[in-house]
Amino acid sequence: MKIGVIGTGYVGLVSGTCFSDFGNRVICCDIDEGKIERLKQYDIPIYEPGLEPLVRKNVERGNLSFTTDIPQVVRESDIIFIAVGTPMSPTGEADLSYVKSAAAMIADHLESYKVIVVKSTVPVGTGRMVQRMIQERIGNKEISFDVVSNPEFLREGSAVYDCMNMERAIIGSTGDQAASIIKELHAPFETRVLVTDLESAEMIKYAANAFLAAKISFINSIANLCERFGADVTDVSEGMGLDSRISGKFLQAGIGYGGSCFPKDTEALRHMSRSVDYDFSMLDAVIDTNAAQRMTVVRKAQDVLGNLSGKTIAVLGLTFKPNTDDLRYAPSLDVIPVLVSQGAAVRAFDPVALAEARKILGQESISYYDDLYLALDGADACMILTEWDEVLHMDLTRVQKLMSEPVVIDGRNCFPLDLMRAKGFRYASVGRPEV
Ligand SMILES: NC(=O)c1ccc[n+]([C@@H]2O[C@H](COP(=O)([O-])OP(=O)(O)OC[C@H]3O[C@@H](n4cnc5c(N)ncnc54)[C@H](O)[C@@H]3O)[C@@H](O)[C@H]2O)c1
Ligand SMILES: O=c1ccn([C@@H]2O[C@H](COP(=O)(O)OP(=O)(O)O[C@H]3O[C@H](CO)[C@@H](O)[C@H](O)[C@H]3O)[C@@H](O)[C@H]2O)c(=O)[nH]1
Repeated sequence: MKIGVIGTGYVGLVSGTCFSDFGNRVICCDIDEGKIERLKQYDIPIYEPGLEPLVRKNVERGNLSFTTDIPQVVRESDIIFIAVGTPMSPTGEADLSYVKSAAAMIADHLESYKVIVVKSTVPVGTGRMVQRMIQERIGNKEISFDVVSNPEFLREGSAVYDCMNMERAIIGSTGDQAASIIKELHAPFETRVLVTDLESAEMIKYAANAFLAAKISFINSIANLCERFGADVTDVSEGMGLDSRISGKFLQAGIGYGGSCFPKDTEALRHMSRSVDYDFSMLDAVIDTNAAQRMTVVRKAQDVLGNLSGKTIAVLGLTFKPNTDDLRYAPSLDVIPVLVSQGAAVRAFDPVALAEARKILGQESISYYDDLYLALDGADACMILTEWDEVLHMDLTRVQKLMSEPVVIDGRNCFPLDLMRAKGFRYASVGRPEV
């Protein structure tokens, strides 16, 4: 099959590359010329393990190419993926302007039958809107097309693995012909396929993300209770997870979820609910719990250090999770300004996101380190926000000696309590007794 991909962010680039690896001819396009130039040089604009060799392999095989020529992509493809961003607007609603402009570009260059696949996460009703928009724009021209919703479920940091080993493909369609074309396209992935109507497919994506976010907010609330009752949330999660109906996945307590998806998708779902006068109070609680959870590390630092003014705090990890350079809605972007506003000097360590973090957070009272030990040298406290391998495997004996005060506030529960006790740290983690 010939696939055109509009948008080369995580979803467009990773899914386009994976589909090319199964023998399809894929052309990825973007309005960002700089991004396309970099991709042509195998300079991958995102940090994503395993992606560069897969891109290189498929470009060299002639299965994958990059262009800014969107009309060419529309003309030469049988299937067109819309994989543009749907960022959060100031009201919480998903901003559909990129989806609309992609749909307009497709309509303006449509010459023969195409299946238009919306891979972006879009509010329920968007597929129908895209269909109407394109139909209106092509007017009386005798060209047929179908719109399919095929939401993407990959995670950043394991995106290539998730795409190649997808657990399911959701295909929401208005017609049998388009559904079977997209079903056939997924055959090499040997995955479960669920065919639904357009609206249900769009809802599945939001429901899945909101449910996972709810698991996180739930376990974080249990963690807060564990702290008050002297229980250990890591044991509680494990015990809960032994029930296969619950499953232990997404029950890791910490400083709450961040990233380019959960915060924006829970807000968008809340906006959708309000638009139909439905009071989704459970979702409100998920979102509010997450916002409050971010600040628990600041409170713990105050409990241990007292006034933060004049204290030097080494913050380890800036990205919203390890193995990505994505800072979108990362807890660090909320926590660090609060530490600074309380008079602390922050030393920020991250293995991949320093340049971007510097642009967002600035330099006032913040210095940036790509060496974790330099950041910790002479610090009054260490605050862990991302469980990077560098953090999980740091030499604790060395760290204990380097720090001015051996205080670790751990927002990700990286270390066993016994180990931290034995190494001589004062250790405050999430939902576990203090050491
Ligand atoms: N990031 C993820 O892990 C992930 C996972 C699943 C689903 N999603 C969803 O997929 C969508 C894309 O997410 P992302 O993180 O890949 O987005 P992104 O913002 O990182 O990238 C989108 C790309 O689309 C390009 N673009 C915008 N308008 C265009 C147009 N008219 N023509 C060509 N290119 C255009 C932009 O220049 C940008 O490079 C979103 O709806 C998101 O919610 C993201
Ligand atoms: O037990 C857990 C699991 C995750 N998180 C946090 O939750 C956030 C999101 O993590 P993850 O889901 O691994 O990353 P994303 O790349 O944001 O992927 C989510 O969002 C994507 C975009 O919609 C979906 O495609 C994926 O299926 C969905 O997992 C991160 O801040 C994690 O630290 C926790 O706090 N506890």
